[in-house]
Amino acid sequence: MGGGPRTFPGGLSKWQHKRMHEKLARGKERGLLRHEKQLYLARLRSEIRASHLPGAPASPADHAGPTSSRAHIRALADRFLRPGAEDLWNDDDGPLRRARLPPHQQQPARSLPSGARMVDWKQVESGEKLKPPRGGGDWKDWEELDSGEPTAGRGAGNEQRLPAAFNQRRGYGTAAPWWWQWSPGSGTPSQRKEASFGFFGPKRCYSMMPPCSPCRESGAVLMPLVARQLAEAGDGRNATPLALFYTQERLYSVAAPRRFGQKWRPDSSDEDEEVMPAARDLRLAKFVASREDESEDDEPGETSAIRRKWSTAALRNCDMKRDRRPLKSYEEESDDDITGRIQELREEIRNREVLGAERRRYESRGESVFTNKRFDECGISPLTVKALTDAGYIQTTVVQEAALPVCLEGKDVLVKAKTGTGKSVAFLLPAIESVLNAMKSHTNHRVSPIFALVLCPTRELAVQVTAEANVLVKYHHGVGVQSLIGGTRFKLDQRRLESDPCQILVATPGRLLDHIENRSSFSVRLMGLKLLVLDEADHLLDLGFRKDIEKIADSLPRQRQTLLFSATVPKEVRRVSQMVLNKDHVFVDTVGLGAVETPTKVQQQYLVVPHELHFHMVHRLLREHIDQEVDYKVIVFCTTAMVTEFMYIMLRDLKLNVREIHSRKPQLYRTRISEEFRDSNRLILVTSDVSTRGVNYPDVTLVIQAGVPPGREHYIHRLGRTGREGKSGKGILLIAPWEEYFLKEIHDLPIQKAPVPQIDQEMKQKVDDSIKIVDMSIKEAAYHAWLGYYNSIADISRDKVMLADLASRFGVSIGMEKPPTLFRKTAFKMGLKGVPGIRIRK
Ligand SMILES: Nc1ncnc2c1ncn2[C@@H]1O[C@H](COP(=O)(O)OP(=O)(O)OP(=O)(O)O)[C@@H](O)[C@H]1O
Repeated sequence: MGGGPRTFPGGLSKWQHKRMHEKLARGKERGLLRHEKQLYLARLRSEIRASHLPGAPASPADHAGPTSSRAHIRALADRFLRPGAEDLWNDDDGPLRRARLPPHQQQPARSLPSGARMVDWKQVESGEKLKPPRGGGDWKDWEELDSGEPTAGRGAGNEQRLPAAFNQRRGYGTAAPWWWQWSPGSGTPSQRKEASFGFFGPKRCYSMMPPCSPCRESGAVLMPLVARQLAEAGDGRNATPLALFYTQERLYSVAAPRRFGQKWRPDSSDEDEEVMPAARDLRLAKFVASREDESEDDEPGETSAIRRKWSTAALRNCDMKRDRRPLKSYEEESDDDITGRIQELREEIRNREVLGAERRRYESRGESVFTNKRFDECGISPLTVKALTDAGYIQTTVVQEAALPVCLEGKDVLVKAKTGTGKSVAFLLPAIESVLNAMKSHTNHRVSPIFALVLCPTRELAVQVTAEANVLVKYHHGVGVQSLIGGTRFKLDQRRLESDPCQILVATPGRLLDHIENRSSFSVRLMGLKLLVLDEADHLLDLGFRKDIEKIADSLPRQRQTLLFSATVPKEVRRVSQMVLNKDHVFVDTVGLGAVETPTKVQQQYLVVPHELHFHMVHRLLREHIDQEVDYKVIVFCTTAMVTEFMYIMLRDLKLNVREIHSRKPQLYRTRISEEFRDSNRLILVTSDVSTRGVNYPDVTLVIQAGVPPGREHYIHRLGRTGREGKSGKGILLIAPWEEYFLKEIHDLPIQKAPVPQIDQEMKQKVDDSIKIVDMSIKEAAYHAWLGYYNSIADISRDKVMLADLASRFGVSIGMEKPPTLFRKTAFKMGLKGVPGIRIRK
């Protein structure tokens, strides 16, 4: 594929060279991890020593602050001990062994953190050697424990027993770690004390968060509608996780966090599922964590020996590892209470009817994205309101009305709202408010901390959000907004960050990580962070970005507010959103129950055309649209960057006013074209997935998607480039007969089959001629990219012979008599070696 030299320094082949670099990168990462583990242990030791010094602080609160050693230990512990962190461990850490718990601790009378046991403080204070636990138990396996002085309850005659850990081999005693009482949330001291065996790791610490009731959380702002109906439906206990709120003309739901002791089910993105937890469990059982897991969450100190593993690795008794959570399959779900389930399903149907009636009433009002609420009624700074007014923003949109109150309260929020409804302003306003609040208390810094961080999946989106934020902070002197995106010079970024004010940073994950990993002064600035926003959150939490986001989240203070925004929130994303959101987060859904996720004023059609005619058909559709719309503005989405390039050259040759943006173009070019397209009419933009999400080009009249998108979410976001701010628009999906399988994924959207327009012979000939002039190297690259794209789609790649045949036909359609060759290794990696129709490079 692609260009580039075939041999590399040292006579290495491309693949050897690549492997060598991968190996080096792995080695570097291992080194970093080793270093961090050592640091963790060292920190732990010094903390223990410090706690034994005279005049040691009496309570953990004395060490508060994001850069304190305790915060550091906590962060490190989080990183290494979190469920799923097994990936961070390597062979050097020693074999994993399942803990053999001493029998007397298998059911502790009082909840203890794992690895801890009751210690008699008198025994510890007298310096007496600790005896192995009564009832047996193996010290070797059970490297335990000892002591530190409890911050509360120590003193003469006090018999209180505290959880402790002792490292026999090293001969020092630790324990009752200072954060045994530490709580990131609020709660009464007694609650904390009871529930806070926060022994390394957020899970336990979070589990002591105080209960919060939906009514108390949000009821003051909005009027609960369904909560009452559900309560009437009979099961008050199950009815709490969701309240549907109805204000004046708007209908949206706010899923309040679970009540205490009631586990939030991350897999439930559907509103209906929130309404009927039991029914939801029935349908989505495969995502629900095991029962042991639940009990562990709800009973913070209980040892769940079944899944916990210990190792003899460097962290000794601290390096607790966990198995991956076994996922329950649908079949495993117990069916012993069929009658109860039927009853619950009946209730669900009844509730749906009620909600359906509300929805019809709401929709009958006609869909406007704007509400009657003005920004000056939202409790934001008057200077921000002034800037909003200058920009022409007077009334809030639906998502702004719904999300602002909750975000301004300081809660973690997950927001779902349709494309083009003003989500950027909805998260930028809370960001600005939190910066203003933070600046009041941070006046003496030479370089101000970064108080708000907005993460965007693409560079274009980051640039756009930065521009929007700059408009909003216009009157806040001293508040600076900067962007950090790939494709620019690292050193320049660094200089700009140091010289210009930057309290709000808008970044793409890759470049941000570069700065975090390479500039310690930058990481220090992030330690003051108050608010983190993930725009297009579902995409950022997707597999491609997840590791980066995890690393970024690890380097941010835990005491922060996190906001997630997207037009699509698949179930899987709700599950992994826990990675960054706290447990008591609020889910604001302005799309509504059972409503379509696409803008209602966008007409959606699909055309089924043989693949050979796709380029001709795109040309035909564009010509037709240009004839109909004087001020046309069209986006054509292609499957890959190289196919985009091919399409662009062909359309340009056909004398259409066309521009291209894709990942193969330099960043400056991308930014320039993006700005040009934003400000112009009578222009066609041919683009790949880099423009799928978030980018706001006003007044786009038509979106054509040529070829099947990678998934439902992509379809919705691409379509969302038209019909913004409640305007009308049109979307056409162009697929080949063998791509019709995709229609199943969007069957609930209002998309209709359109009759296939005729392509006359003269027009066909013109297109064929334009195809001929495209350079052969671009055609070859387009063929390779096409093959790679469809090979990554499971529905198509299953039948490799068919895929190779389709690829050959695609090759013919772009003017290649014979398909180009593939490198042997590439073919092997793609599973195409030996497949008829695939030619291998000799
Ligand atoms: N309150 C408002 N009044 C008028 N215009 C607004 C208001 N809020 C946002 N807009 C405008 O609406 C348009 C769409 O906003 P934005 O790009 O934030 O949408 P979005 O919901 O983030 O879309 P996407 O899901 O595609 O990212 C922008 O042009 C923005 O300037």
